[in-house]
Amino acid sequence: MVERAVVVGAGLIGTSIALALGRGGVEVELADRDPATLRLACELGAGRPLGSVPGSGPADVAVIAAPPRAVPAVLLDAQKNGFAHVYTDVASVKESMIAEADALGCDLSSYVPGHPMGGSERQGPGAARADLFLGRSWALCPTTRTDPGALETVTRLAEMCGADPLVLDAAAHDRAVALVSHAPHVASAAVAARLRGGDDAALALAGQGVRDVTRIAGGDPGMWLEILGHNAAPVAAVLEEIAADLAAAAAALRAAEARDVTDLLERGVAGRARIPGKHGAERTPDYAVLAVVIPDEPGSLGRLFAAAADAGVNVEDVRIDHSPGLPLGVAQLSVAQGSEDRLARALGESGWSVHP
Ligand SMILES: NC(=O)c1ccc[n+]([C@@H]2O[C@H](COP(=O)([O-])OP(=O)(O)OC[C@H]3O[C@@H](n4cnc5c(N)ncnc54)[C@H](O)[C@@H]3O)[C@@H](O)[C@H]2O)c1
Ligand SMILES: O=C(O)C(=O)C[C@]1(C(=O)O)C=C[C@@H](O)C=C1
Repeated sequence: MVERAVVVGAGLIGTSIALALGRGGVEVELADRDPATLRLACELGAGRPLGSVPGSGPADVAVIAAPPRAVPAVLLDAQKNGFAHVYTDVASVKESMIAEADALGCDLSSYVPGHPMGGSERQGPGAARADLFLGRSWALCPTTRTDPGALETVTRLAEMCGADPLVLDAAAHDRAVALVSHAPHVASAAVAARLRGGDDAALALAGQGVRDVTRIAGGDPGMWLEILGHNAAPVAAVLEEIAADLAAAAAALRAAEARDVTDLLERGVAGRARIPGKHGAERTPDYAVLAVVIPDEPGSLGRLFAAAADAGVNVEDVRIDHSPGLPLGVAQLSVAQGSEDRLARALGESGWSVHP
């Protein structure tokens, strides 16, 4: 049902979708308003430039993966040019996208508004990965005018990316993501903003806790301003509740009544327990992860990769946890299941400290 796809906007999300579809045998054509971005996405194997094979006709589906402000006009242009039979977008807000698309005169019958709940604080095709959506929900918000066949096609597309499609109304979607994505982003930024004034000695003590809480604060402020502006009232409502909890906690501590914070901490534990799936799990269930201690000195990562290559094991992904000022860091190597024992043995024999 999805054999050919067009992706307009070859950034983080567009290229990740293209890579995932390509792995499933889909022929992907890409477009981006920035030629360098398009070239990089193509070089990464995400697809070929749109229009490079003349006369190929409309694709099964076109994915509009541009920033929210651009989505309605890009959708209209794509439909006018007949890029595909079915269209979807990935913007993080849905009600305003549908209203703007309608006002511009887009064909709503072939448009299935969508939002994959996988992403990253990074942008551009260089950060893209085929497994970005594995095990994540993918919201689909058909309108009363959406053709059921179009919904089926986009459902299939989400499944081919390894995601779980979830059909819901656009307003309900926007309220939900205010709670689980947009307000958390602002809260994370508020915590991270405090660090600007911290002295170097304080920041040298930064451990995994503050890294976890602030990772998403590294996202592009321009993109987030667009998202927040398109979902302002629902996000403001959640932020007001968070602010009230924080104000009450600060008042209790000022009054030397730390025990009064118990309720908030317990509600926090209960709230976190409601997040489905393995909390904090790596997004790479296909891979085994080996932790290797690396000295903080020039060339140590290069030597580690060379040792992995000598063992004949391809490193699929790497994450480095390192606190400035400490002489050691930890590299988390993701490798294909089944190759981790061989790699651990080989690295151990050449002197690396390996923690499976
Ligand atoms: N970043 C995330 O975690 C995340 C997750 C889910 C959904 N989204 C949504 O995905 C969309 C893309 O975000 P991203 O993180 O991939 O951003 P990105 O900046 O990595 O990619 C956006 C791409 O769109 C291109 N573009 C902009 N205007 C265009 C136009 N008029 N025509 C063609 N291309 C155009 C840009 O050049 C850029 O390459 C946004 O709507 C965002 O809300 C983001
Ligand atoms: O950075 C991540 O890990 C994300 O998944 C980002 C995240 C999210 O809040 O979940 C951010 C915005 C999107 O619209 C979807 C996903």
